[in-house]
Amino acid sequence: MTDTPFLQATAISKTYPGERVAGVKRTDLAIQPQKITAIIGESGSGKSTLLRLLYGLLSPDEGSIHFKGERIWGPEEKLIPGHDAMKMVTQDTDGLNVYAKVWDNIAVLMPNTDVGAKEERATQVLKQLNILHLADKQAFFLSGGEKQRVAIARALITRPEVLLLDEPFNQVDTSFREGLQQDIRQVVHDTGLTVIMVSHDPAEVLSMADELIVLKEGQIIEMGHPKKLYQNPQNLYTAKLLTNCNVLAADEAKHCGINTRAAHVVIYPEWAAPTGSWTRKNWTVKQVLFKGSYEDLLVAKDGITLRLLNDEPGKYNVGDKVHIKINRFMEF
Ligand SMILES: Nc1ncnc2c1ncn2[C@@H]1O[C@H](COP(=O)(O)OP(=O)(O)OP(=O)(O)O)[C@@H](O)[C@H]1O
Repeated sequence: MTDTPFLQATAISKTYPGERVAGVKRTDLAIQPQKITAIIGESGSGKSTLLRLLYGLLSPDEGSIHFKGERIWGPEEKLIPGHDAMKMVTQDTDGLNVYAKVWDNIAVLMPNTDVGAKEERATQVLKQLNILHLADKQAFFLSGGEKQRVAIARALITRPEVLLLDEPFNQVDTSFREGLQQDIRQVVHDTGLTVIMVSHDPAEVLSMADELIVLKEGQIIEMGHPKKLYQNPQNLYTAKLLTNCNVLAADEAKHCGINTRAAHVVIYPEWAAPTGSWTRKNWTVKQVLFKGSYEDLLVAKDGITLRLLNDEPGKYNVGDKVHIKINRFMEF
């Protein structure tokens, strides 16, 4: 056993030429091996910049990045940018040869020195990504989700230690997305791959990540297990990124029976429930959004609107008067 960190950034900063504001500012970070780390943050917070720095596609202006104790060199120092033990997949699948079959798109990346090993590995990766049945299909005829699976298979065929994913599921529709997320989790579990992914989608990072990094204005403001960050965020920013929560100013919170000295009160939709059986029904149902197994209810009182989760679809209609029971809130 050695104590050498797997992938570590120390006080890295990066400002793009001609820009006044840094893309990434004095950031320290240690990535855990064989886990999925997700980077989340609002648009422009530096997620892609951080990912590209970790891969060596960009050089930090200050600080350094080490992979298993060895310095990662950026494009100024290295002829072919990007670390050899890592592969990056973005939402852009332009690297595919659309005139070639799926099999050839993948196998072409293996050396021809041992044809048996090449076939075996290509088959294994196609199976891992659940696309073996597409092996003979021309890439041109694949759906967006299938193309993304091929792109990930291409990245994995040479057995990288780290897979970097920059919003790779953006073009993939929801039903395919979940399958692909599960398959990536399975690859991590089976092979010990380390994944670092950037995403805008709270549902995706909460279900996929072992570790979550929250970026704001180029700096990490919070990190930890997704469940911990969801249930007890230390920042209003994190809560707003992870859920479509109700944020009330202190004077608005009073109308919900909450007296606070904090600037804001946050109520997650699942922390408040309508009850129809109470006498003080002073909230009005303004909208009912059917979501299948539950409904989003918008209820209003005194000019305040709350979004609630109702797990008994059909129980409330627009115009109904309800009482609201708030079970939990957070102060920021
Ligand atoms: N090539 C570039 N040249 C100049 N500025 C850039 C460049 N790339 C990014 N930036 C700036 O750096 C900051 C961080 O950008 P970055 O793309 O890393 O953010 P992000 O969180 O990935 O955003 P998004 O979610 O919108 O993709 C932004 O202010 C952005 O405008």
